Amino acid sequence: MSEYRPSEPLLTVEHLTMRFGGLVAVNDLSFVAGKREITAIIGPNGAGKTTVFNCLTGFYRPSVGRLTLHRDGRPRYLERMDGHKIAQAGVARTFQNIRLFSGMSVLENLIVAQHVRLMKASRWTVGGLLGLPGYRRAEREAVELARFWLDRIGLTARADWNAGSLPYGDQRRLEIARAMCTRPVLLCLDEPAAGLNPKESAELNELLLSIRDQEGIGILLIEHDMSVVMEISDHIVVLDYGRKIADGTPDEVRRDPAVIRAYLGEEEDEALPEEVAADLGGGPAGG
Ligand SMILES: Nc1ncnc2c1ncn2[C@@H]1O[C@H](COP(=O)(O)OP(=O)(O)OP(=O)(O)O)[C@@H](O)[C@H]1O
Repeated sequence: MSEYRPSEPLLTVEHLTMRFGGLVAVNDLSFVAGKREITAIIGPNGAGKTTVFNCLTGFYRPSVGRLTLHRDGRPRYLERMDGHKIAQAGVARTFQNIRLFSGMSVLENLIVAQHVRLMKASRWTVGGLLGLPGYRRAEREAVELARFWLDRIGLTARADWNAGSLPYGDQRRLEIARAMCTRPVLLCLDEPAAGLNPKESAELNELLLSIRDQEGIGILLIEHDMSVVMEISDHIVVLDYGRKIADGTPDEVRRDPAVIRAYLGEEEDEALPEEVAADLGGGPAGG
């Protein structure tokens, strides 16, 4: 199997294995995700995609493997850190199910995301909160960053709305903005297009491409919507039963017989779901 090598590595996953009792959810997975690239992790249900995210973000401690974030010319070994340290190292994530503070305003959601930076500026004292000039500056910067992201996601006019009352597509974009307010170098998105209509899905694609191009960070994407994956990914890693079965560009992956088999099953006459067929090119000779 050929392996994709980005020009500027941001995350190196080596021999990642996660066992739950007798079940091996992720089995000896290695790949490299690049800076300024969108790397998609795809695969059928239960392939192990979310488990990879959970290992990367400290929800699970991997049974085996090394997860290296390359930042400022220095390796950071994520498998040794807890979730808090991983977030500080620059990894942010969103979840399959939206997890906004629904009773808080849109703007407040973006400011709360920056609480660690704010508390640092207060030097963790109430005196700091009340008086230190450094804290006031940090507070101003937090509001500025929140306003910047509100504008990027087109929600400035709804800054005072309760997050829970926003339309679904806006909530999805707000989650991404909230993750960006933590100033990550690696943004992990778990099915960001789930439940979106075609217009919202196109807006999401634009937002993710603009984050890649303008913020210069790396994006790791789990997504079932193949139109999103094939349109915006620079690099795709395909899992099946916890193992990597393909690792390449969208063009390489859509023609890969092992990928087509994983989606199609072994039965030749089994129907490929329409959207998958369209995006995988309809079969080994398609494209
Ligand atoms: N905490 C856990 N305890 C036991 N088994 C788990 C746990 N988390 C995941 N699994 C199992 O690991 C396997 C991989 O699950 P995972 O959620 O990572 O797959 P996925 O590719 O993200 O699936 P989907 O596309 O349906 O979200 C599944 O068999 C799942 O049941």
